[in-house]
Amino acid sequence: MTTLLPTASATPAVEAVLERLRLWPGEHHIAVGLSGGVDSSLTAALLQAAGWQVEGLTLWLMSGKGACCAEGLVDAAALCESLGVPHHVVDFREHFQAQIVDFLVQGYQAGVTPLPCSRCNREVKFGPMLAWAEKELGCMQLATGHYARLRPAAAATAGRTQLLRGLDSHKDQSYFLYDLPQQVLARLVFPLGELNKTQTRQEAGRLGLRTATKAESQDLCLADHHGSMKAFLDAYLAPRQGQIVLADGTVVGSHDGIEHFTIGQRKGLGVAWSEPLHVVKLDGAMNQVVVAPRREAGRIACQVAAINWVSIAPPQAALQVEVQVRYRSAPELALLTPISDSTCQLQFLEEQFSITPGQAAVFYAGELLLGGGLIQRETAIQRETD
Ligand SMILES: Nc1ncnc2c1ncn2[C@@H]1O[C@H](COP(=O)(O)OP(=O)(O)OP(=O)(O)O)[C@@H](O)[C@H]1O
Repeated sequence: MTTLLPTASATPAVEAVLERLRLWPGEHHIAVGLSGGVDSSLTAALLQAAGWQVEGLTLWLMSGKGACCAEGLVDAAALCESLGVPHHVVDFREHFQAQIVDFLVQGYQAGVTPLPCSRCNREVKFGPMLAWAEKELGCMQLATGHYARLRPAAAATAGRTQLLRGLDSHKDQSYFLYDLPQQVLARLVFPLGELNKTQTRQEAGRLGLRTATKAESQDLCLADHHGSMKAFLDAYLAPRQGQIVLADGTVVGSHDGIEHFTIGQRKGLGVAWSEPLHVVKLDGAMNQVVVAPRREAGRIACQVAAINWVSIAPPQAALQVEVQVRYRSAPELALLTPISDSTCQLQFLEEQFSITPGQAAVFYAGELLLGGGLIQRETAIQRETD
């Protein structure tokens, strides 16, 4: 076993993380999901430093899609070698294709904008990966390099494992974790939730991890070399020419695939009009992109289904929440009125321009992630401003 020789002492922030890990509930035998990036590398190193028995685990998700996956496998293997821990590589390509790639392509074809990351977390990383670790390694716990925080179940949390935003607001990934069930959350550890990215890189550098200065991966991990969604979809969908229309059917332009547009989009429409136009609807059946001037493009309400309540039990009465409708969008105030335990309507305080069917609406109370669900295609609710 090679022992890493730190060059100076850890910062107080890292010491606090190590202390929390030493006190964390569970057997302290843990699988660590390793992508080969700096975040998961440091996750493994911190757990080991806190005395946990670490098993490196890398899912092989895609073949023939660029060098990033291959590089990741090599970097993860090298990290495990330097830490002196086992490294397991599991072939999940078929599962990933069915659960994520096909789901994405079909969704875009139908005019919704699917959210691959939260689904990947639920259907790939934290479902099957956890099950594999339990069956093959006897590990009941799993750690990843996500920037989010967990509060273990206790009387003060009404017996629920609660999910909180990562302290680093730029890196906070709680939005993508809203769909994890309680029995999964109870088995997870996110050591980086209390750190910011700079601290992560500093500590990785201090420990001599080879990934300390590795470039950040891009938002989309599916395409060649982490390319754009357009490049990814173009590889799967043939161009399908169609019309760009106003709500009254007036044709204002043409497109080569509705999947290249997103709700709220204003730039790059290729339409010359007397005033700026926003995309308000992607109509899969008609193969049309529907646009509207800004005064008609906002929505004040939407319905959300398939809700997963995380930090609180399903509410029985209306409550005020902060809602994020995109990973990078600012939280917006809304009144959440439950329709059932898994559906609700959201009435926003101010008009919204990027409410997108298929994306997640995630509800927060400050740093606490209350729950979230999928924005529905049509709303039965009338705009109050009409
Ligand atoms: N192929 C994989 N196999 C196992 N675990 C993975 C894999 N891809 C990602 N993960 C886990 O999920 C976490 C978040 O994934 P994401 O793609 O957001 O990576 P990231 O933020 O770029 O982190 P990293 O620096 O570790 O690559 C990673 O830190 C890692 O723990």
